Amino acid sequence: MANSASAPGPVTPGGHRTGTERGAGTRPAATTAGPVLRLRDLGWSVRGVPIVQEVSCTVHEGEFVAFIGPNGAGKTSLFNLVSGICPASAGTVELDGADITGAGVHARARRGLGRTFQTSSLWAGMTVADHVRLAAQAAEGPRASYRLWRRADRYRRQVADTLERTELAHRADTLAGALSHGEKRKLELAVLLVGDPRVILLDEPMAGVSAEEVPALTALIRSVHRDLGRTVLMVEHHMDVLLELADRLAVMHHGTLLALDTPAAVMADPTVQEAYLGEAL
Ligand SMILES: Nc1ncnc2c1ncn2[C@@H]1O[C@H](COP(=O)(O)OP(=O)(O)OP(=O)(O)O)[C@@H](O)[C@H]1O
Repeated sequence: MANSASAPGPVTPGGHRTGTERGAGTRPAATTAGPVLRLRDLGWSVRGVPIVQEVSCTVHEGEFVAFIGPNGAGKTSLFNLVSGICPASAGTVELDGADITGAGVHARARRGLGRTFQTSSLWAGMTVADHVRLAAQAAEGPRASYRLWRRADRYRRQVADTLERTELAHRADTLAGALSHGEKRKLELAVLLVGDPRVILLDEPMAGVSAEEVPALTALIRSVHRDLGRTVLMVEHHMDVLLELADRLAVMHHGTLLALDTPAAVMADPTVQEAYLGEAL
C-alpha cells in the first residue's frame, strides 16, 4: 500500500466516519470536518539511519486515529516529530493549515497540540490537585503567577472540574506516588486536559495499567474524544481497546506508514498481515 492516506469517509457531527476510502490515488470522500493535522513526507534520521520515513497522512477534526505496529516500528518517534520533541529531517507538519514543522514543543502546545508519554511523567511527592493546578498555571504562560493570584477561584473551579471529569476528585489530596497505574494515567490525562488541547497524542496510555483498570481508562479516553470532541491520535498495543475507540488504524512498519484505514479494512489487508506475520493482530 502507498505510504500516504487521507480521511476515509464522511464525518458525522460527533466526528465519526461512515465510509471508507483507501490510500493515495483515491478521491477523498466529502467530510463535514476539515483537516486539523497534516503530515507530508515526514522523516527523521539519526546519524544517517532512517527511523521515520516519508509519512504522509491527514487527520480530520474530531477523528480518532490509533497507531499500531511492531516494537521499534517508529510510532513514538512519529509522535515525537508531531509534538516537536524531535526536529524533522524531512517533510512538514501542519496544524490547522499552518506549517509548524519548525515550532518548538511549547509553541505547538499553545496552538492546541498536547501529548502524554509512554513512561509516567508525574512527581511522586506532589498531590493530584497540585499537578493539575501547576499544569493550569503553565498553560497560562509567563504571566501565570499574577493571573493565578487574580483568578484563584477560577483556577480552583478549573482544577475541580478537570479532576471530576477524570474521576480523580476523591484523590485530589493524594500524592501521585500513591496512585495506582490506572489513576496515574488518568492524572496524566487531567494534566493534559486542563491545558485545553484540541489535538491529543496519547502514547501507550494502557502501559503498566492492570487489566481491571483498562475498561475505566478506555471509557475515559472515549469520553475525551466523543463528549469533549477532541481529535485523538493514540499509540497502543491493546487491540481490543483500539477497536473500541478508533475511527481509523494507522499501521507503522520499519518507520513507514504501511496502512491507514478503517479497523476492518486494516485487519483484512494482506500487506498488514504479512508485516505482522507470526504475530496476532
Ligand atoms: N534517539 C534515538 N537515537 C537512535 N535511535 C533511536 C532513537 N529513538 C528511537 N530510536 C530507534 O528508532 C526505532 C523506532 O523507535 P520507536 O520508539 O519510535 O518505536 P515504537 O514503534 O514506538 O516502539 P515500541 O512499540 O516498542 O514503543 C527503534 O529501533 C529505536 O531503537
